Amino acid sequence: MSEVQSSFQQALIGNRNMEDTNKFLTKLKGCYFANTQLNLEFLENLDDFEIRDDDVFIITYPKSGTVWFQQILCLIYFEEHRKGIGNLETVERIPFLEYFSREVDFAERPSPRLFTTHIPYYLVPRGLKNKKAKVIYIYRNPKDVMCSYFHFSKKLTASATDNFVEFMNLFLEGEVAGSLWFDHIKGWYEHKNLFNIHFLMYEEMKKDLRGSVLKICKFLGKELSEEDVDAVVRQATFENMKNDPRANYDNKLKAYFGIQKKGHFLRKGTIGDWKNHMTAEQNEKFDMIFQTKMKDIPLKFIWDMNEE
Ligand SMILES: Nc1ncnc2c1ncn2[C@@H]1O[C@H](COP(=O)(O)OS(=O)(=O)O)[C@@H](OP(=O)(O)O)[C@H]1O
Repeated sequence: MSEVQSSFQQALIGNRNMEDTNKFLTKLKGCYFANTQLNLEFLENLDDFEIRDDDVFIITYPKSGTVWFQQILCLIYFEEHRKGIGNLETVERIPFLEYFSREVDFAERPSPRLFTTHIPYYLVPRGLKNKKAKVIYIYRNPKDVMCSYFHFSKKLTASATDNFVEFMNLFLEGEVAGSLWFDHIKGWYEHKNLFNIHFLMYEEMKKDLRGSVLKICKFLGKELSEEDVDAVVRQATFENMKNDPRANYDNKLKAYFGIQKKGHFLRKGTIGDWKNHMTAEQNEKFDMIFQTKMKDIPLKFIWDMNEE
């Protein structure tokens, strides 16, 4: 029997019936994936996927800055993207492993191959665990992740509730694509010694984009001129990306999420938007869970200091 189980979310039921809810998520080896454009067959056989020394993986929990980092990496790696010559979308240059990739032949792609994925550490190809390729893990204040996810689910997909309290419960139960935020980041952090991995915070990129780009270039062994670094930073700002059809995913949204849904991947792009959503009580509950779940993880979390 296949390890893949279709699942449904009890808590989502609300005004929808079970048949509707059950088509939005698929559970594979304990992790939920969104059904939209999911390349399930590839995902099921990912363990054997051959890794090259110069492969680079962007790994994120959803809504943590994935699309932003795709743009940054495209600007670093592809001169024509940086110079605005090519109009290939970032997701074509740095495809997702598990989404929108049914037509992509990864084995045929020239090196260095760049990938994007939301998968938990335990689903990665075996070959990645011997430090062959490079991994960049982007993380973000989970309260902002949750709020971003709430709007994304509500506006862009039909998969979740319109009610923030309900969504918070789903998020804290891991009943969303990507499963539990705490498990995702802990899994990657606790197994970091298996990988050639660099952890980077969304908030750090926001506060010092240029410094973050330089750090990433160093990790990747990419030497860019001052002028090229300027071009990367200029084109990776929120304002620029919103108007850049190569980077804003609007085409994908139209194609896959339907025109009746309103909204953009690039919604607000700020630090601390959770304060506009969460009550003091909800915040306290979240903090308690965070402290319990993350107590052994010495990752730097700067988001409570000097927020915008
Ligand atoms: N350039 C730039 N600067 C700052 N913030 C940015 C940028 N690009 C994307 N974003 C914000 O990232 C949030 C979307 O996260 P993801 O790209 O990880 O979403 S997804 O998982 O791929 O669906 C989403 O956050 P919210 O605005 O809080 O919803 C995007 O607006």
